[in-house]
Amino acid sequence: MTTSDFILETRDLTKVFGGLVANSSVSIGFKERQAHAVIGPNGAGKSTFVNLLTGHLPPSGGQILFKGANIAGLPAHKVTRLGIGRSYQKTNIFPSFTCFENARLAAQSRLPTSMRFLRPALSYAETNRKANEALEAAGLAARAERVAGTMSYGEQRQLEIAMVLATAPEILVLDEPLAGMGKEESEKMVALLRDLARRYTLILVEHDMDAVFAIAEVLSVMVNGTLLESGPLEQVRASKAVQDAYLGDGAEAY
Ligand SMILES: Nc1ncnc2c1ncn2[C@@H]1O[C@H](COP(=O)(O)OP(=O)(O)OP(=O)(O)O)[C@@H](O)[C@H]1O
Repeated sequence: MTTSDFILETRDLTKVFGGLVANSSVSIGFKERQAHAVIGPNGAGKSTFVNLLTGHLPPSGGQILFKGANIAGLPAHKVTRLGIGRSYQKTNIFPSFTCFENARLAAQSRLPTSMRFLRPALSYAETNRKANEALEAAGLAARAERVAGTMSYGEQRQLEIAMVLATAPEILVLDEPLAGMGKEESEKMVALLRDLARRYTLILVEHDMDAVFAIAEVLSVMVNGTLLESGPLEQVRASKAVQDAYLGDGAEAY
């Protein structure tokens, strides 16, 4: 497989915290408009990997190629503007603002500086449009004027997805989007993510294996900071190494 097959690719990506190697030479390719889940037990290095991909941590070594250009070490706000949006493990909304205001703030964060200050009228209309589109895509159009903090937990997590969408990303990096959700909320989020996977490149870190198998086409398995296996769902599921190291005694263990 050549580089051009991937919209995003890591090569020998490494992160060391003091004496601890949290990511060790991790090389994973992400294809355009494919849902790709990164799984592994607690402490495997998944969040570190996400933080490296999105510029929230500088790597200790290796490359991150976005459309062939190395973006390793770029700060998070620049990575966002390139079109790599992320959500967080914990809800990251402004609870006293409405859904629309939350989405509009997110949309503004992606505007180039010249748009923000030189053409306020245009940027205002543009950010409003993006905010409304994002709420619609995240299934929250009817909630636009609701104060975010008064919504259910599941809807707040949907809003967080809307806020990522409002930044007009090509790639969505979602860190445990189902964390803390009940069954019904999870089912709704899975349906939303399956829908988004048709239009975006989705990189998903998630512990809920039923959700992972329902959403992802490709799986990468991390254990102890290293990449154990990466490939189509069924291939990884059938892998002896993965079964022994991770899925072995039933994925529900994680
Ligand atoms: N900022 C940090 N400073 C020091 N060590 C860290 C830091 N962030 C993560 N680590 C360590 O790196 C290792 C990988 O952690 P990471 O959070 O990336 O794993 P994870 O797979 O996301 O785990 P979980 O599923 O529990 O979220 C762990 O041993 C963790 O303690």
